[in-house]
Amino acid sequence: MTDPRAPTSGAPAGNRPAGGPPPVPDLSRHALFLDFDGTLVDIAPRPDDIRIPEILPGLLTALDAAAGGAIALVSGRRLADLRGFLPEFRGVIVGSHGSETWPEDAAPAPGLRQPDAGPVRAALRALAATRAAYLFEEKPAGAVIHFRADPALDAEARAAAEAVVAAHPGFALQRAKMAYEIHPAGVSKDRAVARLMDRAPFRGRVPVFAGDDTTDEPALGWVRAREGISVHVGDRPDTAAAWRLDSPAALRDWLARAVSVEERG
Ligand SMILES: O=P(O)(O)OC[C@H]1O[C@H](O[C@H]2O[C@H](CO)[C@@H](O)[C@H](O)[C@H]2O)[C@H](O)[C@@H](O)[C@@H]1O
Repeated sequence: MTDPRAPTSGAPAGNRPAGGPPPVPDLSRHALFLDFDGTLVDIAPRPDDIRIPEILPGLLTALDAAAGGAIALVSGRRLADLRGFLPEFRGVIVGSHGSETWPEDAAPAPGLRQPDAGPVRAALRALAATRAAYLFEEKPAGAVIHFRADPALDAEARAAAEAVVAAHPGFALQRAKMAYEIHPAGVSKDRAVARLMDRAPFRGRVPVFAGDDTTDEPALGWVRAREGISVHVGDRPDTAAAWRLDSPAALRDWLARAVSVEERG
C-alpha cells in the first residue's frame, strides 16, 4: 500500500496544479498554514453569511494537538472576526493579510508601517454609498469594497480603488473574490508565513499552505519553493500551488485524514 504520507519533494513540475490530491501531511513534521474563506469554509453571498461546518472546530483542535501547536490560520479577515468564528481555536491566527496576529507576539513584523487608514476607509465608504450592490467592510488597517451582489461592478470598483491607492502612499491594492481591498503596503500572507516559520513551534518543520484566492498565491509560491505542500482549493488554472483540492469540504476531509493517520501511528 502507498504510504499516505509520501515525501513532499515529489511536487509536480511546472506552474500548474496537479490533478491528483496532495500527500497527506505528517503532523509530526509539517507546519500547517490554512486560509479561511473559500478554504476552510464555503464562500457565502456576504462576509457575515458564512457557516462554520460542525466538524471544523474539533478538527482544528485535533490538528493543533497532533502538530504540537504548529498550525496557523492565515486570513484576510479581521482577527476579531476569526476569533469570534472559532473561539475554541488555540493555534496562531494571522488576520488582515498579516496586519494582525494572535497571540500578539506570534509573528512580529519589525518596521512594518501602518499608516492612518481613515482617509482610505472614508473613500471606499463613499464609493459603497453610491450603489446598493456595493458592500463596505472596515478593517483595522484598511478597508474592502465588495461587489458580489453585482459582478458587473468589477471594473468600476477596481478603477475607484486604484485611484484611492494612488492618492494615499503607504497602501496597496489587493484583489480578492468579488472584492478589492486596500491594506498597508508590505503586508502579505507569504511574509507572515515566513515570519512564523522562523519561530517555535513552526521552525524546523516543512510548511503546508492551503488557500483558494489570489491573496494566497504568494504564500503558495513561497511554500512550493521550499518543497512544502502547497494546495490550491478550487479550480484556478493559474495557481502557484503544486496540488489541488476541489472544495473546502475536500480540504477538511484531507486534514481529517492527517489526524487519523497520526492517531493510527
Ligand atoms: O484570506 P481569506 O480568509 O480567504 O479572506 C479573504 C476575504 O474573505 C472575505 O470575503 C470573501 O468571502 C466572503 C464570504 O464568503 C464573500 O462574501 C466575499 O465575496 C469574499 O471576497 C472577507 O469579507 C474579506 O475581509 C477577506 O479579506
